[in-house]
Amino acid sequence: MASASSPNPILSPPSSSSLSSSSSNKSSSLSFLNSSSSSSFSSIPFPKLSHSHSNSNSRFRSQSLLVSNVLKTVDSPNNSVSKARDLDRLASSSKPTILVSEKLGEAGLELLRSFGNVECLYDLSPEDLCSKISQFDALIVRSGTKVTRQVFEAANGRLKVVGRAGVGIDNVDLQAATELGCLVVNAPTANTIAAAEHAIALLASMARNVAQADASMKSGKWQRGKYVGVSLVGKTLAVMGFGKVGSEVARRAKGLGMHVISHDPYAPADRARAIGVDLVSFDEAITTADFISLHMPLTPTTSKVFNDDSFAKMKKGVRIINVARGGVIDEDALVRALETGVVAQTALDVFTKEPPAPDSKLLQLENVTLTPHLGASTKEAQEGVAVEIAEAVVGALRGELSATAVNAPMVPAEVLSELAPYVLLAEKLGRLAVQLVTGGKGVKSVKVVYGSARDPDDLDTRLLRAMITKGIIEPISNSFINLVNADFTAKQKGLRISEERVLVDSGPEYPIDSIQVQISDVGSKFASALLENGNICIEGRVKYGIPHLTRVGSFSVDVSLEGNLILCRQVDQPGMIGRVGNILGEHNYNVSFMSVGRTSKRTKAIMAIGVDEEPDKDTLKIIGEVPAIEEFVFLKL
Ligand SMILES: NC(=O)c1ccc[n+]([C@@H]2O[C@H](COP(=O)([O-])OP(=O)(O)OC[C@H]3O[C@@H](n4cnc5c(N)ncnc54)[C@H](O)[C@@H]3O)[C@@H](O)[C@H]2O)c1
Ligand SMILES: O=C(O)[C@H](O)COP(=O)(O)O
Repeated sequence: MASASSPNPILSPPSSSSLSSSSSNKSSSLSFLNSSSSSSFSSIPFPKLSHSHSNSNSRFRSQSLLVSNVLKTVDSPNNSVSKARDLDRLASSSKPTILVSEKLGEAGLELLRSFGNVECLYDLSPEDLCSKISQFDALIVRSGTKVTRQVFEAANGRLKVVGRAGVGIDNVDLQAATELGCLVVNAPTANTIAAAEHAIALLASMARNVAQADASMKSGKWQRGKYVGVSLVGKTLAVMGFGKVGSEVARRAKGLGMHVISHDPYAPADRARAIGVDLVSFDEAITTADFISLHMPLTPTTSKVFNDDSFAKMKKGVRIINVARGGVIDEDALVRALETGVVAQTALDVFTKEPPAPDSKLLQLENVTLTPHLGASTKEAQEGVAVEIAEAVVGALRGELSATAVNAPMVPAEVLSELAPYVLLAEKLGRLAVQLVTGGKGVKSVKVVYGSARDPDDLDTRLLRAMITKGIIEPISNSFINLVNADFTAKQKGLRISEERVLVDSGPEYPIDSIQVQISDVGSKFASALLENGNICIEGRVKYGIPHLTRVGSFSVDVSLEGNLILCRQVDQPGMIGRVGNILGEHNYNVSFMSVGRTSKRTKAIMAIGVDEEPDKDTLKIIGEVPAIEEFVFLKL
């Protein structure tokens, strides 16, 4: 019996793909797909600093349009500026104002100063930050500043962008930022090596008791017997989170002769294999490792994922390094595991509360090595991060797309309003298509075909492509995907999206007639969704403002995309709709719509059935046992 409640992960390796377009007799490629303006990650307009203030500021005033939650437009900067009441020395200038609340590298500050008025105010209390924030268009922080909902609210509509000079954005209330129309950008690459090197430094110094022996000698002792360490060579290191930092840690640990395994539900297996690392389950990683190094983000799913239960499964005497986020460990449970010897030693750079409370047990135990969140603190990383974030913030203030935006997209208002009805359709088609995929290969190649009467030059599909990407990737990752980061994320996941425009006679007043999503080189858990060329194919249209599914493989259907969907392929014969409808009704599931599509009479047909709730396994099993039903799949919308 087919079921699609958890779609397959995208397992393809990062590739240097640029989004390509293919053409057929009937279709013509969108011209912008081949131009340098918008078709691929490398062509996302990346902020370029202008040293002409008058130029940049007039662009700043005229171009920026922040869009919250993809569709909700917010005040233009002009309106926001006029609303800000507390205009001081900075705000009286026409230049954008930028508050830097933590130490930032000089090169980044210079870039910022070439564009706006920059104020560096370090160590602001939360209250001071709230009282000042409405005077600024941008705020740049590191991990020490909590950018809470109160801060966004106190900004009174003025704050347009928060730049996080680093990776982790767990100190920024993204939901509040998005709701209040404030873009958040980060600097995800410049401190990767610094963090990886710090993890290796902690790994080696912990294994050899460097910090403890140093403290002992400085207190006048010579304790050679007490500080006998353990060797790294031949030991198993589990890298939890095989992203940028994790993979660099793995690479370095291999160089130290360690056997490296990794757990990361979203990492491409071949990228891991390429550096000699096996991707394993969470349990296998923690039960077999001698050393465990943490490199996952802090999210609701990773919060306290290292707890009493997980420590109980670990090898007695395991050693743990955390350079990710304190919150992924239940610190009380860690103290218990250290005290009982389950965890022999730990080395921590990050803490649930920073700095930790003075009476924290972690500060007292000798088998704990501590550093005060120094992972990113090298001269090189800080200069790099400062430039990376300055470029992103300036670009955002100019209204340009940023590859490192983490919440809201920026799109021209006219494009947004015209495409709004198709945005939901695009996301749902992506979400449906990925649920039809089966097998271990993962999704690498997606083709989107837009039926449109428009000239390709008049069709801006970036938003739709982003929403299709979001639909495909978000169900299988914890990435937050939007217009700005969709191409970036797709590229990171090794997903190539090509686009095609097929000319249709629908009238140029409508930008889009239909959207078709095809996934190639994968198996399908619903064979009828496959075209002759082996691609999974679904197509949708907007009808009276509502997204509809209008094609599955080569079968025409017509169902509104609301609630959940059951697709059945059956022998075309009377009574099938009633039969399945009855089964659902008997089990108290409400059918919202049904549609049957067939290629020819009395052969094969597809039935699409909308249901409000997800039917339980037994009900689905009974449907699957109806003799005329040859295959079926349940899809969540
Ligand atoms: N201590 C420091 O100064 C410092 C410096 C840089 C980064 N960091 C932190 O390190 C972490 C990793 O940074 P990065 O740049 O490598 O980020 P990244 O996004 O490149 O990698 C994170 C990886 O974690 C994986 N992941 C997500 N959920 C997971 C789960 N439940 N189990 C296992 N893996 C999971 C993701 O798939 C991804 O591959 C972040 O929390 C970041 O804030 C700390
Ligand atoms: O997530 C990060 O980038 C690191 O934790 C670095 O934080 P920092 O900028 O406060 O050093």
